[in-house]
Amino acid sequence: MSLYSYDVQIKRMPGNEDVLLPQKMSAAASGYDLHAAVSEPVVLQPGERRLIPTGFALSMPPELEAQIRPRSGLAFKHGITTLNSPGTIDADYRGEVKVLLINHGQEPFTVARNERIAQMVFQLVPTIQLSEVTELTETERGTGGFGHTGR
Ligand SMILES: O=c1ccn([C@H]2C[C@H](O)[C@@H](COP(=O)(O)OP(=O)(O)OP(=O)(O)O)O2)c(=O)[nH]1
Ligand SMILES: [Mg+2]
Repeated sequence: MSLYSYDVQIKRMPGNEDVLLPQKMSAAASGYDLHAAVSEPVVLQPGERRLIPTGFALSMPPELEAQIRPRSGLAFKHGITTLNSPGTIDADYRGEVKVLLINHGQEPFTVARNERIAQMVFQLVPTIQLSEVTELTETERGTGGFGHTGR
């Protein structure tokens, strides 16, 4: 049991009573698998991207966000991933959660209704006071980046 516990509400979009709600596939899985709410099978051609509905919307406290991440099995076996990975679900978004899938594989890939297409991980979002300054604190790294420590 985690130290943190939050109530999150989920609402089905109309006409999706048969679509499985997000589901953890093992007791301590970090992600809830998301099911496709497509009305009929959708074929993703190689290189094609599609916004796939999930059939639900969320309400969560502002301390949270949800990230939409690929399923590694689909990526490994079929080259199917989420293009905007990780997708960001803002705490104040009340629209249908959607998954932006892209087929990076060589073969057409068919998404059927209720197929598990991605996973959703809830994350804590800290409260930040972003303030403009003219000088930043000094560090050993300084402005070095993008591989300056070597390969
Ligand atoms: O994979 C995703 C990514 C986003 N969204 C929804 C929820 C999110 O809160 C909203 C906006 O997403 P984001 O901020 O990534 O997109 P944007 O291009 O900045 O759109 P906006 O101007 O609406 O913020 O779209 C999804 O359903 N799935
Ligand atoms: Mg945005």
